[in-house]
Amino acid sequence: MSSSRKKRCASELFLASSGSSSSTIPKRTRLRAFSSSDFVRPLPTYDDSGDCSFVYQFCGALFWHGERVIRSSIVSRPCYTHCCKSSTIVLPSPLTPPPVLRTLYDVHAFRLNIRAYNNMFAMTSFGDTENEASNRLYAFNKPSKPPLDEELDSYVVCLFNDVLDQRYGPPTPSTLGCVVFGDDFVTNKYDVILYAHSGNPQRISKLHPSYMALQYPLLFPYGEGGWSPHLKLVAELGNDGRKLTVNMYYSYKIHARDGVYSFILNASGLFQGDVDSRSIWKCVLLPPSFVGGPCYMYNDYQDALSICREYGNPQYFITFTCNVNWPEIRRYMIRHSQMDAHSRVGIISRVFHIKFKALINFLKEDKKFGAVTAHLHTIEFQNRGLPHYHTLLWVCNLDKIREAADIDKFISAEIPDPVSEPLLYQTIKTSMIHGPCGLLNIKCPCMKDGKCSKRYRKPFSDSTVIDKQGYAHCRRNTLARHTLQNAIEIDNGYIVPYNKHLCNRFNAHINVEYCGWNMMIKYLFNSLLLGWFENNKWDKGGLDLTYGACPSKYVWNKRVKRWKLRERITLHAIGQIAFVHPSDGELFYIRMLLFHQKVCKSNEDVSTVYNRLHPNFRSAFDALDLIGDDKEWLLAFTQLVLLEVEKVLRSCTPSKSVTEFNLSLPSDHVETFFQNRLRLDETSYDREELSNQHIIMVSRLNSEQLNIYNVFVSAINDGNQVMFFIYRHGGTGKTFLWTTLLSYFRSIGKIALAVAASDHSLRDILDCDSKVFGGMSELLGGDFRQTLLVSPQSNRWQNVALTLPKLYLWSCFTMYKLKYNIRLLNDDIPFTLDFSVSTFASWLLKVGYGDLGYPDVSDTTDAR
Ligand SMILES: Nc1ncnc2c1ncn2[C@@H]1O[C@H](COP(=O)(O)OP(=O)(O)OP(=O)(O)O)[C@@H](O)[C@H]1O
Repeated sequence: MSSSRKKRCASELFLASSGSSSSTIPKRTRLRAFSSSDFVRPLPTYDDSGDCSFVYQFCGALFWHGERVIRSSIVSRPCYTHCCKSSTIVLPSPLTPPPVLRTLYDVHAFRLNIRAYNNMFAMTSFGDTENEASNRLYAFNKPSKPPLDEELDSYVVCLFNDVLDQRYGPPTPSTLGCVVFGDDFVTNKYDVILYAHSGNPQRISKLHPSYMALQYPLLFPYGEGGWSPHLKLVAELGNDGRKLTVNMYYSYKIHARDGVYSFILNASGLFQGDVDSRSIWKCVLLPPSFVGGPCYMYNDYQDALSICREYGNPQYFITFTCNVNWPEIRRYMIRHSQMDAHSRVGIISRVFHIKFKALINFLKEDKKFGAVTAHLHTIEFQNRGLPHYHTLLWVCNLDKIREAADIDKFISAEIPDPVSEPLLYQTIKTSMIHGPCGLLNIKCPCMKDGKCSKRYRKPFSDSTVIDKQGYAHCRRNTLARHTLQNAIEIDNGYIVPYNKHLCNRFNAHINVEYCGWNMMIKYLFNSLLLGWFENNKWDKGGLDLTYGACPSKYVWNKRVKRWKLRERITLHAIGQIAFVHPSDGELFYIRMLLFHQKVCKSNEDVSTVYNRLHPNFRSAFDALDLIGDDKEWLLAFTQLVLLEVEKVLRSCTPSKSVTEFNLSLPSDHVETFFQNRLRLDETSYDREELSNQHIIMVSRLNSEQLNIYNVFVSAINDGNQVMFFIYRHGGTGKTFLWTTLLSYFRSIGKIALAVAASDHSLRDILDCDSKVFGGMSELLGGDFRQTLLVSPQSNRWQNVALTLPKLYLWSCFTMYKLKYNIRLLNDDIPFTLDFSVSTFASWLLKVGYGDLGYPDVSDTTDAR
């Protein structure tokens, strides 16, 4: 994942620092009851993020401490990068505002209608030049707008010519008093045509630095140049330097700086541009790096699925909405003489981002819902509205909710007591009351077809319950503790579920819902599954189907809650049972069993395997051999222990047996199971087959081979250690002789190995240092011409010293020689070739003996 993707990714997999992953804790020990002391902790106080008063050392931008880049900051010098990218962006300071305009910016009515005023003076148009004047005046002819101030007629707009290198000079006549419009706007070929006093229309780039000044004369009263594609980061000037992007340019501009008056930041509604998505007709494929685009969301969706695969279903769904009345925002507005927080969406977003990070940290560190193992979030902006964030929260198994009553420890849906919890009461009163809607306010936005789409007002309940669909319904008593200004009594039916600690800490709308998927699945099963059991009681046709396959023949009728026979049976209908993570225990096992068990009329039938009713679904699942576990090993260990005990008991006087203690003796198989595996392999040959093979091979041995065979076999049978070396060139039947001997010894149950092992290894393995090869008999063979060792960087004599006859063991071996090349006697070779074959064989031997060729005179060591 690239760093930019990391930064912008709204999803995050967080592993708890405690490292207590669910897979490491035995399931049984994970359950714990929530004690009241876990939650009756004093409510945390409001988390104030301070003021936007930190001055960035390079560009003077003001920022909040919570916005600092933690990795690059030190306490005395917090670092912040969103403004000038560590001084790599250097732009000229805004010019001193024209006094008349500056005064107007302080007038509330002007700021309220600033978009209309801007349109009046904008030098751009969408092409309706015929009605240009009336179109512009239209905004002020509405009754809601103030009439045009007569005095404004005397105001003169002066444009200064823009120069690309950011210097400002006096205007030239050709750039003044022009109307810019795209005459081809209805197509997506968007052109900007410039009509100058002095000449013909001229097409200019949409990226022309003057374009913004012409479009927004009230923001750029001097006609200052805006962003230009020629701008570069200061540290990277030159042809290859990195460009200063539009995003970087405006990020720099929208930061407040002490002593600098910025029209952009004070332009209220004009600062918030409108993008009508319907006007963007061009099909644009947004890359995954585009935050909020379909590819981006798909990536996040995949992330979410990965987290579910690892951690199971999430436990909480939290919605956190920005509160424009946060003290940080209010103080900022006062300090910067701003009236309406909604006109400073940048500030709202920045404060929200600080709060959002604080909330995540609070969830992780304070563990209000338990140890957080993972969370996934998205941040959304309502249409021109406040930012809000949705998160799915996973907590470790130990802290998961086990029953409906546990939910009360985390989620409330009642108005708090204003006396004992005054702060919380204030927050709930201002942020957590839904509507009111219904009969109290039928125009409430949530009302659809005369009903609240969010199903408020919620019914009262003495205790928290989980309904059949798996939704949690929080406890709501009948008390009404709050009265709205218009004398409407608000009772607990309108309270959005919340967590006391979060609301008190962040003073915002924080809706906390328990996902309750485990329970939901349980109820989901109940409704459909019980229907299936019922169906099997009276319809024998479904007995041969598993629950997973029943949709091929039946269809679930939601209204009557029964399975009904399909009118047309289809083999293509596939049953789907909600996914259950293996960590969900019994739910997982019943789900799996439902794909295997047939003839089920009850839960007991599901857990009956081979006519045995199992105490739980896991046990039944196990009995069906659907699970891979360590049971074979456990059984083997148990039996081995019994075997050892049996040995000890038998050696006692009087001899005893485990059977006398009501224990059954392990089978023979267990004993062999723990024997040396190699040994077991070497004694498991098919002796009969080997014996037959041996008889045939012995009968074919020639006299030389037979002689060696007899001497070797009798020496071994006499218990002597023998060491033979069978020497001769290839084709003389050495391998044939080995095979004959191996088949003989293996057929009589002895172990004979064809191995490469050194003297030292065998002495070690057999723990017999006094005898060569640890006392084992050896039968070696080969042809020295075939097995010549060559040591790199060594001379001829050094190589000769490495040969077998020079080794210290050589004297221990008795040498036998085979004379006849049996390969040449092969019947497949036509007799016409007999001569050339034997000539070739003797020529090869001469090569081997060195009887052919001449010594290399240039090599002093190659002397014969
Ligand atoms: N007594 C025998 N009866 C029939 N065929 C034999 C006999 N001895 C050897 N052969 C055959 O002769 C051929 C060569 O024998 P083998 O491979 O045993 O010789 P080798 O000395 O091991 O040769 P190399 O050193 O090249 O491996 C093989 O096809 C083998 O089956």
